[in-house]
Amino acid sequence: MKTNKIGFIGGGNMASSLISGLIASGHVPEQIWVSDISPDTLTALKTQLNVNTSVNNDDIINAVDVVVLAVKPQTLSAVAQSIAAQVQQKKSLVVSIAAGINQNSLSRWLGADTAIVRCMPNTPALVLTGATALHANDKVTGEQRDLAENILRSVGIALWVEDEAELDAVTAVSGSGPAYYFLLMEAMEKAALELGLSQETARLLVQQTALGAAKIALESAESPEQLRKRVTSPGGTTQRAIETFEQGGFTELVSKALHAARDRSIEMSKQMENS
Ligand SMILES: NC(=O)C1=CN([C@@H]2O[C@H](COP(=O)(O)OP(=O)(O)OC[C@H]3O[C@@H](n4cnc5c(N)ncnc54)[C@H](O)[C@@H]3O)[C@@H](O)[C@H]2O)C=CC1
Ligand SMILES: O=C(O)[C@@H]1CCC=N1
Repeated sequence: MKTNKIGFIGGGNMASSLISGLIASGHVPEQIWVSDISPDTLTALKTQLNVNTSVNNDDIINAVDVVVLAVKPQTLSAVAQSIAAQVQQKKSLVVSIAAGINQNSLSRWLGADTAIVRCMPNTPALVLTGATALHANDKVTGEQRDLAENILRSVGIALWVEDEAELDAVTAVSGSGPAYYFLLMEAMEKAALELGLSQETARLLVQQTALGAAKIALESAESPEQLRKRVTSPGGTTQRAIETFEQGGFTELVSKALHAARDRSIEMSKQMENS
């Protein structure tokens, strides 16, 4: 059983993924607190996960060892400034999961002495296969680093980056990344229907193929390129499909998309820093 008291401000998609993962990995619901402005969201979390809930953010800070900020980036400035006095008084560790909100802005809103870990998780935390990168400011102690890492590691892998700027790239790769795979799954499912498969068959084949490809990539010592070549018989069906992808500019398009996501993360950080 894990005993750190963890509070979430904002109980939406990402918080509920993290909380479900924490509970599945042995955190007891009694040690988890969530606040949200939506009573319906809190009722659903209470009913489904049996965690403590409150509409009052200050209640959460009083109750816990670590406060996870899980509201939308656009809402974070107001929320952070409204809890700053309490966080400073309690000397709470604050973990922000917001995309595109940098340490400068967080420190400005929460107080220059506040220990802040900024991180970028992803929604597969829900099924304990999350990927998170973390960055600590210089107020975070070794013990607090371990605490933040333990929370995120209980729902998947957790890596530290020393250069905060890397979090913009992490956001583009693994933060947003699940959506890219879902987009490919959507497109493959649609094409499978066009090719005459039933909805049920198409979905199952696409899901199992994604799982199989991810598992083999993780378990094999070979690179994705080598694994791709193993599927691609010369002159066969895969080669025809891969050539079609490449003729359509697939690799360049993926690069362009990830650069756009990275640039958006930087743009959001700058907008918030100047606000
Ligand atoms: N969805 C994702 O895949 C990922 C999201 N993130 C970050 O996680 C954060 C949350 O994103 P989502 O969970 O997707 O958003 P969401 O909209 O599902 O959840 C945000 C929650 O905050 C609540 N809220 C709004 N104002 C509040 C306030 N003043 N006090 C307390 N609660 C308040 C809302 O009612 C909502 O339930 C964002 O900052 C996002 O950048 C990070 C990694 C991945
Ligand atoms: O789309 C977003 O801005 C957030 C951050 C990473 C995933 N979702």
